[in-house]
Amino acid sequence: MKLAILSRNGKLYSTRRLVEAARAAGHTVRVLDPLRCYMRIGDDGFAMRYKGRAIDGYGAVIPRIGASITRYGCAVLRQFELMGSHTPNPAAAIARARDKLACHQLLAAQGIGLPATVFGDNPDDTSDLLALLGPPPHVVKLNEGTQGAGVMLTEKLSASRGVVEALRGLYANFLVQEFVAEAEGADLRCFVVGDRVVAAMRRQAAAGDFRSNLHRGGTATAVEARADEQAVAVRAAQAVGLGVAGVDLIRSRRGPLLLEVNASPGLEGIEEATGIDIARNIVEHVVNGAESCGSPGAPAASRRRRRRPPLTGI
Ligand SMILES: Nc1ncnc2c1ncn2[C@@H]1O[C@H](COP(=O)(O)OP(=O)(O)OP(=O)(O)O)[C@@H](O)[C@H]1O
Ligand SMILES: [Mg+2]
Ligand SMILES: [Mg+2]
Repeated sequence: MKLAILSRNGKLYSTRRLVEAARAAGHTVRVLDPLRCYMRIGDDGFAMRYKGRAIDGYGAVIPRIGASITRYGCAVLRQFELMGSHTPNPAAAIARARDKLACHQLLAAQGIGLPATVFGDNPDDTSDLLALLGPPPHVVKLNEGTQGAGVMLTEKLSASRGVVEALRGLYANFLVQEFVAEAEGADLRCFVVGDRVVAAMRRQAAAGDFRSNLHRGGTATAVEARADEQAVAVRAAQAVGLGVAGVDLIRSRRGPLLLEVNASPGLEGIEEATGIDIARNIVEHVVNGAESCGSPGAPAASRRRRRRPPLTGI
């Protein structure tokens, strides 16, 4: 099958691993920089081009769209979808995952456990908003932060109020959460592919930090996620609409609590920690998905069963 990996940089570990896994399975694969894909859309049809040449016939697309290019990257991915390519992570699901608040609203409504979370707009409501959350410590998060940047611990109410005021002054979107102290600076990254957790690692924050992100100096150890944790991770990824997701959970006295669902989870830390070939799992999942929906580039028999993607939502 002809596969595309949407990634800004073919040298990145995750991109390289996906290319290797696709080639090892006998597929043709190309890394396309989403910012070099451009398109013509009209009621007479679509055309997408890359560096002057037509983009055509990709059976599946594996998106690796960074947070800084979510909007354009998702527009390109949506176009692939409309042209019939299969993707494990549709553009709408990636956009949803990038909005922590939207995800929390959606997942809480499905009964998935998460740290109590508040958000509000007007400064006149701040005291009551924080009272709704309960006493500090609190965790204040930028709505669209990644790699632990923009996640702050406030130990006193005056600090929570000060940080909230400062973020409002910067027109930043944020949310405030209860601090789950018993996690002791650890979280659990569950790597979901399809309907299972293919690998999991426990990340422990560096001394003096509460954020366990590897980019913030955290360390990773391979673990087997418990059955209840695996079930929450898979349900969360499916609720957001992602076939490939890095689901972060925190272990609390009241069970696993969901921190976030990442749409482009890195492979390096978790493949290193667990020794599991996650790239191969992803490629297999994507190719199976493309074959069962009969996208272009899939075998002819399955192409006959092709379901046309809806033309609404451009
Ligand atoms: N409510 C909380 N209570 C305790 N610790 C927390 C809480 N929220 C976040 N943390 C810690 O901070 C880390 C970063 O938080 P979160 O995953 O929400 O942010 P992020 O910047 O999106 O990270 P990522 O790089 O995984 O996308 C978590 O992995 C966890 O260790
Ligand atoms: Mg994140
Ligand atoms: Mg996280």
